[in-house]
Amino acid sequence: MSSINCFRTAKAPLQTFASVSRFRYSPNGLVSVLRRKSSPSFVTLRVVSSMAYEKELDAAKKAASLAARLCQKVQKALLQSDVQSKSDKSPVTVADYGSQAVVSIVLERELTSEPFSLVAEEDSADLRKDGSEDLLERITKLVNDTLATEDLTKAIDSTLTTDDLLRAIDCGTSEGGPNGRHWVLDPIDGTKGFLRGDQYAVALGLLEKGKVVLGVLACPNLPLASIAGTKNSSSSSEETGCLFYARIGSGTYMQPLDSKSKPVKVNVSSVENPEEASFFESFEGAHSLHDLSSSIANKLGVKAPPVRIDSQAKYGALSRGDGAIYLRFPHKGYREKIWDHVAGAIVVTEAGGIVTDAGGKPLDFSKGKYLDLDTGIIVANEKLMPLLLKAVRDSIAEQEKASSL
Ligand SMILES: Nc1ncnc2c1ncn2[C@@H]1O[C@H](COP(=O)(O)O)[C@@H](O)[C@H]1OP(=O)(O)O
Ligand SMILES: [Mg+2]
Ligand SMILES: [Mg+2]
Ligand SMILES: [Mg+2]
Repeated sequence: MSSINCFRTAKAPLQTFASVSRFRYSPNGLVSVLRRKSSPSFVTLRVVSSMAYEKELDAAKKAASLAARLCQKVQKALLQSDVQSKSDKSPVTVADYGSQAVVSIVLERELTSEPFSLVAEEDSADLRKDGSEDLLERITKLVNDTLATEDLTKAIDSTLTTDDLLRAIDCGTSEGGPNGRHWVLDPIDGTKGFLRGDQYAVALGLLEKGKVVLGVLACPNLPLASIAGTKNSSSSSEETGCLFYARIGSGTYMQPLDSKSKPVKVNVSSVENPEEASFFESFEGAHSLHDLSSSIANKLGVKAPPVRIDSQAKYGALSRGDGAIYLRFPHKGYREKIWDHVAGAIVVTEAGGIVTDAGGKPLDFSKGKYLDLDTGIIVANEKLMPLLLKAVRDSIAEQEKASSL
C-alpha cells in the first residue's frame, strides 16, 4: 500500500513526477495524484485548490438563474402555439431554446479566458426549418428581454439577432468525454412537468476530465419549505423558487432563486431506519418503472408512499433532506443522458448522499452524452445505501425470475 503524504502541495517541480494520474476528491478540494520517478510507490497529493472553480460557479449560478427567469416568464404565458414537437416526440418549448441560449451567452461572456465546450440537450435544427421564422423571432426577443434585466459583469448587448441566437443554441453541440472541461446543460429538465405547470429545473454542471466538479439546479416551482410528506409538490402555496449549488469538496447550498438572501448549507436526510424513510421517483410512469420502485420500497420496509415529482428538482429536494431515497428505473432501451444527472448528482453527493447505478457503481460521466449504467439510478445516504442495494438486487432478481417463467 503506497504511503501518501496527504495534501502537501508538491514542492518538487513537476518533471520529477513520473505521472500525474487521475484527480481525486478530498475535503480540501480537488487533488492530483503525483507519482515520483525516483520512488513511484511514494505519491504526493497536490491540492489543486480548495477555491477551485469559484468563478465558474458564480457564472453558472448567474446563467442558470437568468435562464430560469426566462422559463418562468414563458411558463406563465405559455401559449399552446409555443409547444412544438421535436422529431423525437418530446415536447419542446420556446423556453427550452431560450434557456439554452441564455446559458451559453452568459457563460461565454463571464468566462472569457478559456475555450468553451458545452454539451446541451437542444440544437437549432428545428429552428432552421422553413416556417420557423416567427418562432425564432419570438425566442430572440425573449432572450434579449431577459438579458436586459441582468447587470452582467461584461455588458451584453441585448440586441441579439436571430443568427446570434442560433449560434448560441448551437454552442451546445460538444460531445463531452474524458478529457478537458465541458459544461453540461439541460435547459429545461422535465419538459413535461414544465408544460403541466409542475416541477422542472434548469440543470447546469461542469465536468473536468470526466469528473463532475460543480453543479447548479434552478428549480422555479420548488417550494423553499420542505416537501417531505407531500405526494408531489405542485399543491403548495408557499414561497417557491430554489437555487441549489455545489462545488467539489465544498458542500451543497440552497438559496431562494430570486433573491440575494443568504444561502444555507444543506445535508441529505440522516434517516437510518428504512421504515422512517420516504422515496422520490419520476412523476411520469413512462420515465421510470413505478412497480419496480414500489417492490424495492416494500422490501426495504419503507412505509411512506412515493413522492412523485418531475425533473432533477428531486435531487435538490433530496440534498436538503426532504426525502431519503431516489429510485429511477427507465424502461428497457432508454439511454440516460448526462445532462439529466450531472448537476443533480453533485448537488446530492456534496450534501453527503451517494448516487450510483443499480449495481452500486458510481455514475460515469466521461463517456460522452450518454450514461451507460446498470438498470437504473439509486440515491440514498451512507446508512441506507447498503440496505437499498440489497433490496434492489433482490427485487430485480425476483422480477427476472418471474418474467422467465
Ligand atoms: N422514456 C424516458 N425514460 C426516462 N427518462 C426520460 C424518458 N423520456 C424523457 N426522459 C427524460 O427524463 C427527464 C425527466 O425526468 P423525470 O421523469 O424525473 O421528470 C427529462 O430529462 C426527460 O427528458 P426531457 O428533458 O426531454 O423532458
Ligand atoms: Mg427534452
Ligand atoms: Mg432532461
Ligand atoms: Mg430537457
